[in-house]
Amino acid sequence: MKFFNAGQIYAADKSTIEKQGISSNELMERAAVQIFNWLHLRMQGAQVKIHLFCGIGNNGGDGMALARHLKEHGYNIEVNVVNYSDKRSKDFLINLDRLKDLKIWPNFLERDCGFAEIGRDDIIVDAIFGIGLNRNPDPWVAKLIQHLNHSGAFILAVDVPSGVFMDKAIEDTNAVIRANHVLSFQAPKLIFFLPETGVFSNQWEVLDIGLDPEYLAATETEYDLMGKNEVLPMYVPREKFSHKGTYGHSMIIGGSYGKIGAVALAARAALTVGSGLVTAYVPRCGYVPIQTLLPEVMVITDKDEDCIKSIEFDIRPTVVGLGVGLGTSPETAEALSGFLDGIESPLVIDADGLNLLSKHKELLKKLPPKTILTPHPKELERLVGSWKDDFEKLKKTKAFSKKHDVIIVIKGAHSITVYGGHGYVNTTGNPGMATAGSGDTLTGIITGLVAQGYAPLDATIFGVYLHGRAGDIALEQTGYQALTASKIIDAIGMAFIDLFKMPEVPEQEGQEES
Ligand SMILES: NC(=O)C1=CN([C@@H]2O[C@H](COP(=O)(O)OP(=O)(O)OC[C@H]3O[C@@H](n4cnc5c(N)ncnc54)[C@H](O)[C@@H]3O)[C@@H](O)[C@H]2O)[C@H](O)CC1
Ligand SMILES: [K+]
Repeated sequence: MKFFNAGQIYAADKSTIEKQGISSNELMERAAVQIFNWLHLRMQGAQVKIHLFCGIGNNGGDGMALARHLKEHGYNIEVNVVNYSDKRSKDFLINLDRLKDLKIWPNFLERDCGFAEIGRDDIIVDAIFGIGLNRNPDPWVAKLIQHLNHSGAFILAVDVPSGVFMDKAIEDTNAVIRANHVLSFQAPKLIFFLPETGVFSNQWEVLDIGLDPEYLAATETEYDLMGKNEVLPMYVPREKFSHKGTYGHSMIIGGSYGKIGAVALAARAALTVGSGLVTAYVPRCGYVPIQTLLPEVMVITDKDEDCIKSIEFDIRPTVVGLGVGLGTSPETAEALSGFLDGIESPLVIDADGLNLLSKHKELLKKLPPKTILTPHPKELERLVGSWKDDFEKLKKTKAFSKKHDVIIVIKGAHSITVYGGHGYVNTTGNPGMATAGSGDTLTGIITGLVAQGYAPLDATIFGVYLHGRAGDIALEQTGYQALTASKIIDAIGMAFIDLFKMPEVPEQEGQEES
């Protein structure tokens, strides 16, 4: 699914109005009817007090039109116009006027006015600002927003929570609605998925308002949301007449005294995701544990007992996953530098492998094209420098990706894979996955997919999805706290099977069981 920016949404509106021969007010009516239907289905006429807060632009216009439908169906409503500017939009005015026919007289809220009490059991509809917000709300509007946030009432936001910008960071977090639920038109917004802005949209849902499908299909976006439908075409089926050589040879290089488990996890994940062969390259202290833990995995050892000091072997792996549990000693850095001089295979780098790149930036020049880097936020900061907000983080990561021709996974609640100017936002995963070894597992998954012939970008996007999905499946048995990296690996098989499961169709009313 695509993430459209505000300019693209306005262009889609225009194209819809032209092609479908409707007025902008008719489009607003569609939006309002969709919200009304959503509410009506859930409330079934309940007389809970609904306080609508409407700005003076088109977001406010949606709120006004919604108020009309609610009133017509007998709901208990109160309409407030948040009069923050005298530049009222045409469609807002049309819908304000239409309220008069139903004898609805809104309260006009201005600077210095007081705000009425709102009960904890009431409902607030937030239609103050939509995607048109272009500067900080006035202090009195911020005060109103605080009043609404502190009321304890359920807040339903129209399109976006008022106060979030579509393309830049929030400056004053007190001037943003904390929405319990957001009903967003046509497509989700990127801001729902970024850590700093996502917290204002507890839950979100998309309402289809029938924007011009041709425009939406033809428009290129900077970001995409990667769900099952998007990753499924990347899946590479197993062939009948294949053998283990068909599915490549993954090599996991890493480990140091006390951190051999990281290699074991990555190697087992590579194997479980379908890599034909897996070899672990570890210091000597890793030989017995890996051989004992993983009979399917071959082991090559470094000359050193405790950490990797030279990376030399005489096999030709299809792909190398490097860095888990590796350590960052100068000797290991030297070994990495020598290894990169002769590298012939694609590369996935994680953990201390990334820290070594940050410490010795000259190594970045030696990376093969499309090397995959999987940093957590601290590792990313060491690589690309610090950022002041999520938008700058994305900008810096894109610039780094372009400069070094690398694929970067920004790990987080919604991991984002960045390649060049494009970002792919993941939909799977859960907070239980913030646990030791979860990252090592991801490294193994991506490495194992590259081994099987997935192109590096596909392997990364698909691997991030599969890792999260395996975590979600494992969660059903373990709960958040007891979810461990090993359980994620155990669920990889189910995550593959889940790719081909049809969504469950809800039983129709009156449908008989056969
Ligand atoms: N395709 C769709 O998704 C449709 C969405 N609709 C709704 O329209 C809004 C966007 O409406 P717009 O009038 O462009 O902007 P807003 O209502 O968000 O903003 C109001 C207005 O106020 C000005 N402004 C911006 N920031 C400030 C500020 N801090 N203080 C004062 N004034 C400010 C700005 O110039 C804006 O014009 C979208 O979110 C949907 O809710 C359509 O109804 C149907 C199609
Ligand atoms: K809003």
